[in-house]
Amino acid sequence: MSLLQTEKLYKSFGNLEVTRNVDLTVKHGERHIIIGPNGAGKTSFLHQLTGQLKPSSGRIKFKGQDITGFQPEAICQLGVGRTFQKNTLFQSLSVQENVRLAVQAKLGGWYQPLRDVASMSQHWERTHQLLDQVHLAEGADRRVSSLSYGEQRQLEIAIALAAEPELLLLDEPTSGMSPAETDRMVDLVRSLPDTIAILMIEHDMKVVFSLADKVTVLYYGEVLATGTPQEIQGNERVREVYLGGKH
Ligand SMILES: Nc1ncnc2c1ncn2[C@@H]1O[C@H](COP(=O)(O)OP(=O)(O)OP(=O)(O)O)[C@@H](O)[C@H]1O
Repeated sequence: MSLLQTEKLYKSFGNLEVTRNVDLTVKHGERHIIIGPNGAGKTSFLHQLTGQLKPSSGRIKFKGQDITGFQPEAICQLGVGRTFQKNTLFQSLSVQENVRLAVQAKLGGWYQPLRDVASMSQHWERTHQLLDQVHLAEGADRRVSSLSYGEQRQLEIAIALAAEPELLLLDEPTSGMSPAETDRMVDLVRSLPDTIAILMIEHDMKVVFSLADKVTVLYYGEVLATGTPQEIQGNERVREVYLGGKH
């Protein structure tokens, strides 16, 4: 059984069809990357998976369960994680405090005035594990506002991982990054355990071909092609409408 499966997913805004009968599957542990020209409907597709946008028709199944139309919180609890943009970080708190809050949201313990020492130390242990995973263990007491752009995006991933997702959705994790920051992000994504499947949108073809097991090309809301990076690179139609152009 696939981890995620969409069946004829369709979304329109008035006359504008942004997702046109998209069938897409993500297997357990797969690194699946969505590419396509600007306005192809990539972000809108992801927003339907997270529950931020309600599909007009079609189905979304996660671990065999129909989650179409579920609220974002419910989808997150079932194991679909995502990163938020950096303005959701608490800029005046430290790196570790930001992760700690996300860990607390997952493990509980918000309103216990006499929280026991064991659960406090469990929270810190998990916090430091996550910081290690995203290569931010050093300088964990720095304020978020002092981090570089690339580091803030690494931190967003730690926060998403705190919810212990089985599927992680990333919307252009390397956008706006310097080449060095991009390399660090690629290393980070590659180092995530294969208990976490990844579905991400990416424009940088170097990143796509170095990370993806599978690539889906969206074009005007439709799947133009799906396959291995090599298959996509060799697909004439894809080369014509996307790879052969400015990308
Ligand atoms: N809430 C909305 N209401 C109306 N139109 C929308 C809405 N959200 C997105 N669109 C339109 O849907 C189309 C697809 O947008 P979307 O952001 O999903 O594309 P994209 O492939 O992610 O593009 P990019 O690569 O530029 O981020 C665009 O024409 C966009 O203007």
